[in-house]
Amino acid sequence: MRKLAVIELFSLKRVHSFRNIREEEVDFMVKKVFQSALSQSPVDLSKTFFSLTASIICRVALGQNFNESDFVIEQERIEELVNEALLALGSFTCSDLFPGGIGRFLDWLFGGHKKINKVFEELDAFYQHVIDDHLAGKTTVDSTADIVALLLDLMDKQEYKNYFKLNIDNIKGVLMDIFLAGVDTGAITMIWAMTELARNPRVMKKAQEEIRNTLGLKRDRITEEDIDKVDYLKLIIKETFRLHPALPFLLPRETMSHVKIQGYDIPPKTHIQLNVWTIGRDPDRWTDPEDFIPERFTNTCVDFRGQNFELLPFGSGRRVCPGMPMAVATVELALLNLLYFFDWRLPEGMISGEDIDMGEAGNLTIIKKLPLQLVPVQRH
Ligand code: HEM
Repeated sequence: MRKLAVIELFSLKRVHSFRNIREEEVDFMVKKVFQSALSQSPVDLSKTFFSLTASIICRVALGQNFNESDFVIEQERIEELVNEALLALGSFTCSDLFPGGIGRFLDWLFGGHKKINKVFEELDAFYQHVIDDHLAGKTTVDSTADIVALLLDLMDKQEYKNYFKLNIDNIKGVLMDIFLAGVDTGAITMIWAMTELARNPRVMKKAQEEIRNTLGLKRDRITEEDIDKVDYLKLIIKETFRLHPALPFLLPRETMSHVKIQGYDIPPKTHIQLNVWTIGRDPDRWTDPEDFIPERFTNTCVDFRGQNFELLPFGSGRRVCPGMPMAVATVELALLNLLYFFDWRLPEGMISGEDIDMGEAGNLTIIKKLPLQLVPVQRH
């Protein structure tokens, strides 16, 4: 199933085919920020970025456009459900701690699974509704227009003798993965990037100067073609991934056989958590690890694609994030637009970037605890 998803859903060709969606949604975000700039009011960038990623994923995966159609479910409810599901997945139930009868009994007593089931039932009903709409021909006619259409088409055309038979439950499973893995993570990365820029005016200024000098001041639209023209922004994104990996423990692994690491014996079937948050701040690997210094990546080939073990925001190996190209394209385009069109001021009551709260919250994904509020000022 993963192989099929990587080839059919996350290939570079497919990511490129969704470029228009990313550009339209980022344009829409810029328009909304312009309105706040006119009234000089702060923008809740945490909310802005969640709406952006949720809208993109809904269009790419389901073919549903929040801005056009009557949607079966409110956009905010989708964001809430994704957050609730991630919290539920990241928290331990009694059965995790005491596998077997006692754990199950305690979960029954305290309703441990009830809450989790409720969230997943609501998401399941939502996916079913979208699939039914596709089957009834209400949503899209083009089999490559969105991921549900694509998977239904694959299901339709599969040969009887195929070893792996795709069914509706598999499609819902893929949608669940895409929603839970794709909405939060991109938003979290952009929130931390803007937070670090607001705390580091030197870096913000340098990025804006490079972007504006390179692209000129007359543009009324910035597209994905512009991304490769600006190098410093890419360093900023790498530095954000180092300090703020959205999934600090990646996905859990289990050893398949006995292994010995640095003298420690690890038996088979041991649950393994890899702390990439700590690796990114390890003073043995990084100079001034707590400081936000994008220039540290200037003359190194250290990258975040899973080959350099000191920087693993997308994981590595067989389970490496398949959505990486899609995620990076979205993050780069959104930040590029916000830095090109606007200067950013701290809201009233804050004197310097040091006043921004850096508290973190969450378990599976780590988000900025307090929403990031900044005042956009239209560039002259
Ligand atoms: C900046 C944004 C993103 C970050 C930082 C991120 C990070 C990750 C990480 C760390 C993993 C686990 C890898 C491992 O344990 O080795 C993962 C898995 C996954 N990601 Fe992403 N991700 C992002 C965006 C996306 C997007 C946009 C999508 C889909 C459109 C996506 C789809 C997935 C899926 C389906 C998995 C599960 C793969 C599996 O179970 O084998 N991700 N992601």
